[in-house]
Amino acid sequence: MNDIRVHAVESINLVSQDGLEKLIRILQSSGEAHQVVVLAPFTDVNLELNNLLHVAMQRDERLWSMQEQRFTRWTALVEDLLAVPAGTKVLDRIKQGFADMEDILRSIWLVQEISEGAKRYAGALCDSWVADIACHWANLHDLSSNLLGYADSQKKHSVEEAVLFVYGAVKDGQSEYAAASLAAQLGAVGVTFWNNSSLLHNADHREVPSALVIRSLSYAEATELSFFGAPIIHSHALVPAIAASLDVQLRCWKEEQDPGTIISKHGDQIEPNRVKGFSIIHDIALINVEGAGMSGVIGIASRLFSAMRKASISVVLISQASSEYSICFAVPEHEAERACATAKKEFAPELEAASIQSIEAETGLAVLAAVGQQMTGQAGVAGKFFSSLGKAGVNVIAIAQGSSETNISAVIKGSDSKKALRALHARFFLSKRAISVGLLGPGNIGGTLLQQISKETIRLKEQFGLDIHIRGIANSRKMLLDQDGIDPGDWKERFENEAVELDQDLFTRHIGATYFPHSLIIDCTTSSQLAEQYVSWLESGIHVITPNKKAGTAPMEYYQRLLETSMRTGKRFLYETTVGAGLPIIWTLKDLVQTGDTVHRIEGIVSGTLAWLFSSYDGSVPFSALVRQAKEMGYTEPDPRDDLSGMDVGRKTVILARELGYSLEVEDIPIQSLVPESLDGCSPSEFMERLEAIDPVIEAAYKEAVAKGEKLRYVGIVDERGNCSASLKSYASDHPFAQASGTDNVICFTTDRYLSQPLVIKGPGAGREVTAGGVFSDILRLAAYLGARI
Ligand SMILES: NC(=O)c1ccc[n+]([C@@H]2O[C@H](COP(=O)([O-])OP(=O)(O)OC[C@H]3O[C@@H](n4cnc5c(N)ncnc54)[C@H](O)[C@@H]3O)[C@@H](O)[C@H]2O)c1
Ligand SMILES: N[C@@H](CCO)C(=O)O
Ligand code: NA
Repeated sequence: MNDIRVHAVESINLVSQDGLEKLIRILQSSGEAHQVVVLAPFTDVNLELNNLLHVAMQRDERLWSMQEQRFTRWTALVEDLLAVPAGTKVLDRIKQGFADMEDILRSIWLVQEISEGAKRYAGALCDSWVADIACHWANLHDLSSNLLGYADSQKKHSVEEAVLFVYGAVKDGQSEYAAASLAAQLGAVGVTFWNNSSLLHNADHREVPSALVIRSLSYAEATELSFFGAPIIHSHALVPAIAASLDVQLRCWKEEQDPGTIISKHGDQIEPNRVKGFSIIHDIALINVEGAGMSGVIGIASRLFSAMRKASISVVLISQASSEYSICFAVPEHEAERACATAKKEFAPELEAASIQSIEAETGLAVLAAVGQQMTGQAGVAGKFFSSLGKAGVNVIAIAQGSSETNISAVIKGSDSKKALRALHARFFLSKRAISVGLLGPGNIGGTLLQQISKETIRLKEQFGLDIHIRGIANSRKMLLDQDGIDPGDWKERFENEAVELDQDLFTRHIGATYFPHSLIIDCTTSSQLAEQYVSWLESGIHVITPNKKAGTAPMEYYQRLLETSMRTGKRFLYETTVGAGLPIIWTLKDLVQTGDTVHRIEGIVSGTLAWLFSSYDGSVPFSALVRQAKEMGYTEPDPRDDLSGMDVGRKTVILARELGYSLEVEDIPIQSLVPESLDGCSPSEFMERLEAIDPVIEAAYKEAVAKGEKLRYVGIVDERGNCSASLKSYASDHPFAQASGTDNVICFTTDRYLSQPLVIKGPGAGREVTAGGVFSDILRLAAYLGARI
């Protein structure tokens, strides 16, 4: 076999330095020793040429200046691209070509008619210049090359040079057919069809952004997909390739590195997916022929379809009920009226006799097809197909399955087609652990979480099959939604440019899209109003993860409803970071309780901010300056008064107490505030400006503690009876609390099992990295529930 590959380059601009360089790269990296490049007329050149011929036909005086401009452009191009000796030869040919062109234009001018021959000649001339330039360029780049007119190439049975450029008289769109025929004739190993729009996806990637590239197809699958409107496969171009059993590659010029799709004899057996892709034909009408008198009558269908054939109406799909009471068939919408009229004419006698009652067209439809040879005999594929449509709320109007079983088709409303495609794609191609994620509050924690996810996405997908799609991000004013997923590594720029006004309902519906296997909202705000929605999110099938303490400290009635809803729906509510940030506090406590230990007392430093402030403060720097620093470092609540008022500690102790089964409200527990009354009512920004007012209070407390040889620590307590409190205390320097430094939280659990020696958890309890990390581990915990082996 000859070591030859034939390439068809369709609608690709080769006459530029970029284009030529890319061509050489591609040819050099192709494995075969000989390459044939069949050039298709480059559309722009073509358009310009057509225009010129028309101007000549209209005897428009501008013709000659146009022709001169063209000449200048071509010569400039050649001078730019090619070095002197080669360039001069090409230039000479172009000059000669322009002289010939002038003769042609003159004759058109004279006879005021553009003959097919003139058109072909002029077209081939332009192609030959492109081929000439490309050929010389290749020679300059160490690829021995030659060029040949298409007609001459028909006599060839071998290729000597590294690259052979074939040009001329191939109509736009037919270079692929020509390339495949030539490949068959040359006994090539394969043919590559280059296009300039896209790779072949398993669903239209403009409608299903998460669609994947199909890597292999059999001839039958490819033909079927092309029939169902898949772009970039031209079934007529496959014919010579199929006859010669050639491998056909579909590649995209814009994605030079991607190997694209291979169509081959046994291409259906390479990929494990039984369904290879989904395709849609838009603008379809369904013609319904109905009547009791048709039942059992031989020849109705044959009369109907031969009438359609005679009227040259292409029938896209046929479906007949086994009762034979009705036949319906799909035609392109613009043929609907004619198809109805044709059928009515054919069956005029039957209509008269009322053995056929009605012939009617329903418009605004689409045909959706699943294609895959390995669907054959596979029970369940059709079931999965139709149940996915049903779940997505897509009404199926008619069904047909080709007897080859290479496709299953459904007629649906045109307006449902996007929804249907997405539902099918998710069900058949997305991993079972694909999660549609919405992030509310991309601030300190939310923003850092996105960074962390961005670094791990690929590993999580490869290692655990966990497929995180961040499909929405919103702050208090704006939101950014994306069908497929927002790249968490570069969300900021998109958010700035594309975000629209926040619509919370729309956000929730978008994240909860039924065609994703799982949905999750991560609430990284401090909003109570959002916390009030958790129940409804869980009800609509969305899991919830949050570092926001508002739900855990909401009125008991709501809190209990939240837990009950989570239990009942099986949707998770995870909130480890509401206490001790990333430290495993909540889960430790749950484990103790669930394994039958009795917890007597919890006592701890649970505010990272206050821990850092009191371990840093030594009277040398004002306390207020330290608060500003803590905010800067991302330790504090968005409004630091939540920390300084003790509220944050109060909330955390309530969350812990509720975990032990106690019923209590934050309002009912004693909380010592460090915020001077004078700063209570002001706005957060005014508070930050007037922060110095806090300094004397702290200084006094500090001095008192120092006098006793003790250290100030703000602690939360849940006592033996479930009473909670939050207050500033001082501890002797050998006490574990006194020894904590930085943002360290220290939490002591005194239980039956840990009685004389309490169980202590200690470590950084605030900050962007540790908290976001804690939220991330809640995501992985959720994934484990969903079946990931993490
Ligand atoms: N900072 C920490 O160390 C830490 C530790 C544990 C828990 N938390 C909790 O994490 C949460 C976030 O803290 P942060 O420091 O990232 O705050 P932040 O102020 O940096 O970010 C909050 C974000 O929420 C957005 N937001 C507010 N209301 C909203 C609404 N109704 N809808 C949508 N977005 C809204 C804001 O626009 C902002 O983007 C808080 O609940 C906090 O208690 C923080
Ligand atoms: N502001 C809180 C964040 C952790 O919940 C703290 O300092 O502990
Ligand atoms: Na925690």
